[in-house]
Amino acid sequence: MPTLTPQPLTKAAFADFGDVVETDGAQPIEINQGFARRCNALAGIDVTSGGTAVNVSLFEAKPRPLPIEIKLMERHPLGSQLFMPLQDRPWLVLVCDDPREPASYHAFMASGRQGVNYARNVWHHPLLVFDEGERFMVVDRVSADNLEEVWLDQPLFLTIP
Ligand SMILES: NC(=O)N[C@@H](O)C(=O)O
Ligand code: NI
Repeated sequence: MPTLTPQPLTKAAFADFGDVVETDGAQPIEINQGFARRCNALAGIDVTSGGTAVNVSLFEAKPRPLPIEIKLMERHPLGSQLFMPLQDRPWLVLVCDDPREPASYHAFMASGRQGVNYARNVWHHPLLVFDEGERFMVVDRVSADNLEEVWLDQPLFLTIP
């Protein structure tokens, strides 16, 4: 049974697939007369080619049955897709270079303070969470023709350490 084991999510390990959206390593600037701080430019949003609009949405996800079977990978050829958790709970990120090449997969354990921004055309698994009702802010592209899927002949399995 081909299995994948998640590694901790880091900017360096995820660099080929997009951005890790986190404040670690960011330089906050003081705003609002000192009553807030902001960290800028945490992700490169690439969704407006062809003149379409940015789509800001909220996802509410539920966990998959264990062991997590990976039967499908997808990508969005027209734009990036950003997921930011709205609760401080770990979640899973799975990307690959080629869905049909198990050796090309990379599984990551993201903390509840880490989001990811999948770069345009990066193969990834749809949102994977551990608990019922987990909510995410999602920034992607308003367009119907922005999904490519590959269904695997043999499933892979994500093992949770
Ligand atoms: N279907 C949808 O909007 N979400 C997927 O693209 C995903 O990556 O979760
Ligand atoms: Ni997606």
